[in-house]
Amino acid sequence: MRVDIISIFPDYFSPLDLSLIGKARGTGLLDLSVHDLRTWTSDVHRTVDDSPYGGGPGMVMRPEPWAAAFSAVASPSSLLVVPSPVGKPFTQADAAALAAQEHLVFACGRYEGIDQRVLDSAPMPVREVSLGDYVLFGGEVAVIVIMEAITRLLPGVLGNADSLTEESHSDGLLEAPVYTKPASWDGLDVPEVLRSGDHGKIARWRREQSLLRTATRRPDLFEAYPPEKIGKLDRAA
Ligand SMILES: CC(C)N1CCN(Cc2ccc(Cn3ccc4ccc(-c5n[nH]c(N)c5C#N)cc43)cc2)CC1
Repeated sequence: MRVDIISIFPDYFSPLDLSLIGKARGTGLLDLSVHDLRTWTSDVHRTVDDSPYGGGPGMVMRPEPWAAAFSAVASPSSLLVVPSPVGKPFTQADAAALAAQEHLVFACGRYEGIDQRVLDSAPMPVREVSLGDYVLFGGEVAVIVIMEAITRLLPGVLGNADSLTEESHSDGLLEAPVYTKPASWDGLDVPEVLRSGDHGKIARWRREQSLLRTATRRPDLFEAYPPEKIGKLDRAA
């Protein structure tokens, strides 16, 4: 997968040199480039913003540098992803869809946002996404989060692909609690069933915990979960 990130704060992305994303870049699973938007400015002050038409607080990002940046990085298989407070809520399903793309271009806005004509005239399909109902300073942190969610799904990045099948949001439910040694700690014991060695019993316990957690913490997910899947898997497990 090829990814180009465009930002006025390219140093924000040094975390993407670390851990499993850094390893994916090193092994060629992920071809990631970060670009400074000011590369595509033409004035001595390298201006990227100006005051908003119609008045209002703050500044808006000018269209010219973005258009020049897109021309430099876009290809026929590119998809433009723009984090925004008014974007579609980003979900695990969106992460899976983006992980299947050949080339992603991320536009990191700042100030009060990017001139709308940049999105309207982009030379590639556009996906405006939001991380959640709170307001950030810009798109950079959102891109780091989205890049983690995508990279985990790339074949070969996670040593144990099984991790992806039972984790939260992969099957529409929150995952069950996890435990490790010691068996007793701080006066608390690991649930006996997890130490029983009975894999059918363990699967049923985890399923029940997953349903209970989802029903109590995320009623929205629980309501959307197909009732027939609850009954069938309980019997199967
Ligand atoms: C009512 C109310 C929902 N409105 C909100 C937006 N307010 C204006 C306003 C204020 C600040 C910024 C800063 N900013 C610049 C580019 C940019 C990209 C993403 C995000 C961002 N924020 N939150 C997310 N989940 C995001 C994502 N993904 C924020 C960004 C941009 C825009 C106006 C009030």
